[in-house]
Amino acid sequence: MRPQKLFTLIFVKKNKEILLGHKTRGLGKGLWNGFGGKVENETLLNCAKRELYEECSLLAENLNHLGVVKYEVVDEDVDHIVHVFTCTKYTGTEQRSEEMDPIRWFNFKDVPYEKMWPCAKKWWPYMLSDKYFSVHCIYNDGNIISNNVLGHGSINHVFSELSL
Ligand SMILES: Nc1[nH]c(=O)nc2c1ncn2[C@H]1C[C@H](O)[C@@H](COP(=O)(O)OP(=O)(O)OP(=O)(O)O)O1
Repeated sequence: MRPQKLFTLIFVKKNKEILLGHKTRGLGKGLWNGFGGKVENETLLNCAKRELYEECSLLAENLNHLGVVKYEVVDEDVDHIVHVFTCTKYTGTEQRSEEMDPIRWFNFKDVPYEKMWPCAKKWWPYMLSDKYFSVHCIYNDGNIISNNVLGHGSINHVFSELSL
């Protein structure tokens, strides 16, 4: 198996709106995305909670593990495995951070796909409608050369599909 780097990515939802942040640095700089980051010496859930709090000051009270996106870049030897969660219960008031500035709520109908990672458009419909999914996306020079998105009946099917 190729070496893998683990990430979490969290989407907060409220009344058909989704909270996104404009990334100020690092991977995805200048794009709108959910909150998240690298898994350190911790569980996936703890990473998701920590990153959500660090990046927008919300404390998750529920986290639903909906899917996994596997990103492979031609000529790079490490794959990115991004575990996607949604959160519908939380405490606190959302606030911008050094890494996510500004942050704002978008109606599901007004998601700014043209200012997001190119493959988001393919799997967001699953995430927005709370369906389990797996994605294997291969990039070359910033362009998608293969993007396989599948819907599943449970999170276990997601893991077996991506051989995780
Ligand atoms: N190709 C990709 N498409 C996508 O939609 N999200 C991606 C992605 N590759 C990584 N991500 C997500 C995972 C994670 O939520 C975020 C990247 O996290 P970062 O690299 O910013 O991690 P950290 O917040 O740990 O970084 P630092 O705090 O700068 O060390 O983008």
